[in-house]
Amino acid sequence: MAWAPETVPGSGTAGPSADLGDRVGGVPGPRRREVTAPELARAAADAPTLEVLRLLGSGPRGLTEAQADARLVRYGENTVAGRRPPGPLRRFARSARDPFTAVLLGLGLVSAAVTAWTTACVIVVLVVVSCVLRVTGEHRAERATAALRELVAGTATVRRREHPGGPARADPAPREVPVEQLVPGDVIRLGPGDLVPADLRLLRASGLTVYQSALTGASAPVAKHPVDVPRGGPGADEPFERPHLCFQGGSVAAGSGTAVVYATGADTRFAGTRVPRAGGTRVGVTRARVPRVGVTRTRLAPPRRETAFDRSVHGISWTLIRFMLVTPALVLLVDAVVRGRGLATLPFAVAVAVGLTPEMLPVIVTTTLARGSRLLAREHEVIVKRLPALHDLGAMDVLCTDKTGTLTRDRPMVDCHVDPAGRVDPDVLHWAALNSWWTLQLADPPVPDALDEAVLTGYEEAGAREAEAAERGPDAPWTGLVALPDHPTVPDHPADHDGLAASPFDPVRRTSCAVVRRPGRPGPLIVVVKGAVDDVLDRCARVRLDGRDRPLDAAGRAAAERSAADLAADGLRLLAVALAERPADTDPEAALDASALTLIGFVGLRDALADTAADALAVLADRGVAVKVLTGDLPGTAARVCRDLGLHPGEVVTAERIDALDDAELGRLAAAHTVFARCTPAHKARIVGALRAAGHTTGFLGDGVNDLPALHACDVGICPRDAVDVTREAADVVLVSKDLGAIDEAIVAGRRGTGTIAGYLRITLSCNLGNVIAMLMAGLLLPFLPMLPAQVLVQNLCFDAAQAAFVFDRPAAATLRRPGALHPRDLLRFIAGFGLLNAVADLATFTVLVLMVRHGGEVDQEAFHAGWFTENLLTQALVILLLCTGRGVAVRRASRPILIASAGLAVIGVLLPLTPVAPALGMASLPIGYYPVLAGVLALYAGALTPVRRCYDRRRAERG
Ligand SMILES: Nc1ncnc2c1ncn2[C@@H]1O[C@H](COP(=O)(O)OP(=O)(O)OP(=O)(O)O)[C@@H](O)[C@H]1O
Repeated sequence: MAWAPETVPGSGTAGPSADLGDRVGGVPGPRRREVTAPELARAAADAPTLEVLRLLGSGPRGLTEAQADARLVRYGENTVAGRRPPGPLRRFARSARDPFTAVLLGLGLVSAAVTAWTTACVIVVLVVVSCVLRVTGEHRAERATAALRELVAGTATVRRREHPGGPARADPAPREVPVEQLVPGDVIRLGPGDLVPADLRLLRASGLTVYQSALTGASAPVAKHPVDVPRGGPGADEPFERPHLCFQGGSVAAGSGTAVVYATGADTRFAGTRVPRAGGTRVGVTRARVPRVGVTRTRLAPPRRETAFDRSVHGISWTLIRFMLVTPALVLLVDAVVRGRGLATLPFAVAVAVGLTPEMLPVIVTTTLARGSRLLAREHEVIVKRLPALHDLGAMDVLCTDKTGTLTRDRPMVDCHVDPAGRVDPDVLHWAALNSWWTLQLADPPVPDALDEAVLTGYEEAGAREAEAAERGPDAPWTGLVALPDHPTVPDHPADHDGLAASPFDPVRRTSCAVVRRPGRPGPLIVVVKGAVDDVLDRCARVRLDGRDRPLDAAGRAAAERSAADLAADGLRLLAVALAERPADTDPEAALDASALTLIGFVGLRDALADTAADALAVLADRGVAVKVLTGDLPGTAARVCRDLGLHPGEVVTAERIDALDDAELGRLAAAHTVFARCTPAHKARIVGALRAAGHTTGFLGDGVNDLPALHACDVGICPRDAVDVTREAADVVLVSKDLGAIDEAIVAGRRGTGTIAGYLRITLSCNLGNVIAMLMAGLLLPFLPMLPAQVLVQNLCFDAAQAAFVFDRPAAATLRRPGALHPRDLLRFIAGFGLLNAVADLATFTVLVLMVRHGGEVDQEAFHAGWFTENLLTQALVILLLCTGRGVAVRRASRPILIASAGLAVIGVLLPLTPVAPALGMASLPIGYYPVLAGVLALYAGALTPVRRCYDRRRAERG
């Protein structure tokens, strides 16, 4: 992108600056050289702030709407080209990169090399059909979630003026605009949990720390602050280390800031350094990625660890691929040794390998998951951003959740304010409000912190009550919340103090701090700290009781902790409040780290329970999902909230206990307990990781920036719609509706999908294995090939087409009751058992055929092939019917596609050898007497299949 006529710093030609807005307004500027994006990036890194703003034709109050509109037209949306959703051709090519497809294509090439054109053509048809079905499935799922995604799309808080003239005095009110509409020159505000939406030069910041792991790989957040004249400063060679620059791809860990956008879209450093890779779900051995809809944003998550889906489906896929590769060699070897045939058998060997391949697996997995996601989006407003996450939802047996904003509404209200001994003390609320006021004023976050807002509202309301009481008469008790004539030293509003510095709440330090000075006097600085009880107590050396300060010894601390625990037991969230004085000449920024504070008391806040939380927890228990609550609050608060929600808290585990355990011990402890309190973000992630390591498929439900590490550590991350941007970005599943019960719907959809995929794998692989065993045996015993390659492949094609019906199967209700993952070992046991049974049926038919289609001592090969073809398709139809759901399929409407598919297979199996196509495929019509015998074999097969299936189901249920 070339920038509009402006001068470049250091070019020595700084002429009069007509900013872009003036020209947009129609005033022609002098003709000057255009500033390119790299030059602008250099200027943003090295030039003084004013120079950068001038180059961008912007100012601290941002652009006008007209300027922004014009720039949007001129420079395009703030998106990275490579991240747009891929077109159908790209998708098609991507799905062809699936390992199964690759193996099939490899087998096709081998067939072409030995001029087995029919085999090669059938393989190509198989590949094309499978790719087309996958692409269609993905596309339909994306279309279904597109509208909902709009609802949860990211926005940025931007300052824009209506028109160039005004408002001249007042700051423009910040407003939310979709990140795609950001343009260079926009002034935006950042707060905790925001994604950095473009490349930015900081104008102001307060306690701002930014995660840059997507850019640098480093997981710790980096402190950022504005630097007025940055040239030659620290980290000058390494842009990501420059403190005054933030880059698209980062996210705000804590604090807040105001910044000017200097690069958007393809001009950002993220776009430049990133190899654009479009998303899409892959099934097979490679990592599955998210199909992304519309214009997408940066992917912030570090490479995700292997999830339950990866472990199951990828494990199975690799096993099968090994079989596929070994089979042709085995067939060739056996044939060469026993029959003395050479490479002439290669097409047959290839066909057998293809016959073993569940080439529809990627299609069935993608289509099943896509269909489940589509229905979830449409009927329950749940967005599944990563299709495999649907499987993981079904497999989830533990759901960890934070408390505030998920189980509770995150609309706290002040309930009480007490001194360290638990007696009502208005001073505590006054100082807490002072802290909240100045942290909000000086840090200026785009969205005010809920607790700070609650403290200020509580303070205002208490003040109003006091004023009312004072008006009623002089005898009304004065509690210090408002200034009265006889108490002139107490200011009636926090704004009456002078705010000097503030650090907003940080979820790791769990405190916020404001440094103020009493109004009108050059007196000492007052440091006001509020935060989590333990973290504040750790910084206290004194305690104020009855207006007197005394040292905080162990007994004093224990007494204060008891007061706090009593309040917490009532379900209150607590803020401890502490003060310190520092000499007047102290640097206010340095005073923010003050220790040796004086504890003055606690503010208790009540947060109502989320309407649907209790019901959702009860349903999860019914579904066999253990719920664990991981919170930063006190044990008492957490336990009370759990009890109110009908969840038995048991013994609450605290962060201190967690710290003393290794991962294995933590895994055992976490499995046995329900509530974990005083957790930092790192504790939450450790608990989730330990549960996964202990073999649990673990979900995490959270909404805040402090939940991010846990969301990255879990198998499936879930967040509500109003979660902060970065959490929404990291989550796999977004609950758009306010109803937590939607989690249950998502779990059911996941289990249904997993049941469908498992059913497909069981049936297909046991049929395939049975066929391969029978063909190998027949190959040994017969002087000719038991089936011609083309017959194997046509039969395969028919079976594949029938398998598409599996997507519509509704697994038995029992499948939905417990968590269900695809367990490779379980699956292999099934396949081995039923595969052998299938092989026995095939071999019985083989014997019958050899006896029935003999002419003068010679077996009629064409009739033999036709007989086996018919039997194969009929047994497959039977297996689909009997094994698909294991119970009365005929009576269930939802299984109609299965009925149709089975009937179709049977009809083709019986009729194809009788059609004119049969001779071309090397088949001849069968003696009429064959059919009743075949019916007998099939009846015996069905008779054996049903009890074996029942026995298998019973054993499985016993194993749990
Ligand atoms: N704005 C704030 N200022 C000062 N202290 C705060 C603020 N917000 C929270 N705290 C303190 O930090 C503690 C932990 O809060 P935090 O928000 O980190 O917990 P959390 O893990 O998000 O809670 P939950 O898991 O229930 O959602 C709170 O109990 C409170 O004491």
